[in-house]
Amino acid sequence: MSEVEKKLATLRQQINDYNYQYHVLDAPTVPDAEYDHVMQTLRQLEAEHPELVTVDSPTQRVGGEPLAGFTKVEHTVPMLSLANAFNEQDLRNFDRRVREGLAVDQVDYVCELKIDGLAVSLRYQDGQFQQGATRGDGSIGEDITHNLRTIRSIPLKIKEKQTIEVRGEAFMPKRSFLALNEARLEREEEPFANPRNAAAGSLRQLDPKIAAARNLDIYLYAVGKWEAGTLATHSERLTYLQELGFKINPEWRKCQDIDEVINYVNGWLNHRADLAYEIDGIVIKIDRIAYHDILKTTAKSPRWAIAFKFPAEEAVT
Ligand SMILES: NC(=O)c1cnc(N)c2cc(Br)sc12
Repeated sequence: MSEVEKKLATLRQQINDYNYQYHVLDAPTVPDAEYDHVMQTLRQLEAEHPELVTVDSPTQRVGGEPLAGFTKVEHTVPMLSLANAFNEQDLRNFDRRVREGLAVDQVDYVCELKIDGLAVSLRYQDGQFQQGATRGDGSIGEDITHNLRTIRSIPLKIKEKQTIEVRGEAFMPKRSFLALNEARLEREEEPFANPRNAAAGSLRQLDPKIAAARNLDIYLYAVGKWEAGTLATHSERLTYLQELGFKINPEWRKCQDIDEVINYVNGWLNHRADLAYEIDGIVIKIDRIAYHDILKTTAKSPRWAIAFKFPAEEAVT
């Protein structure tokens, strides 16, 4: 490796580390001026050696020309939708069906905030971000790699050379939504109705420069296709995704029975306003993966998970 290639690799790693600390851990270690200086140094050195620019360089997050259209992507592992629960009795009925179906008395659940955004799937090949797609109809989505690359909490390279597909929710934080609508109103443009529509509208743009300017973010919460997958529980998978460098929502909790689940749900019902992003409920999953394989799915949703839906929140203004 030449001295220039070593210098480029060092600068890229430095920017990737800064991005991870700022956008994934929400814990920047250097002032913005230092980040800008290193990024400018990297751009300058790549401009002097264009033949050494790599697709995973942080300077390549925002692509060049707008796409002519979207290509279709098949989800080899379908992206399922969730059955809904609207009250405590629905949750107790779900728990009873689960324990009867498994012929067990006790089941560990994992509760997670249901992020109100756009479900996406990210595919990594040997640790490199290859392709990202919308959920679409669950089997066929649209390739939006060019827009997902602009989200700085999505790593272009993960910490192991894994070939793995991960699923999550891309979203627009409330603060970014308010600023975007203020700017749109000033330009006499139609404001977005809610952060979810704003995120979806941003990710469906053909020009990546538009998505890059929308301050989108993401939380990952599931694994799709993963040949080497061996972890026995969903909670272990969340921890592993975090170790790979993915952004995991920190509010997830393991619950040992439906009473604990109901307490968690009621706790968040009245604290949504405290969050920097919108949620529309709580997702409850059986923790043990072997139980997922026993209960399987109905035509469109898993029997081993359910979404508790919150009443519609008053608009973010
Ligand atoms: N943590 C999760 O599983 C989760 C969070 N937020 C969401 N909007 C969804 C949707 C499905 Br389907 S799962 C899920």
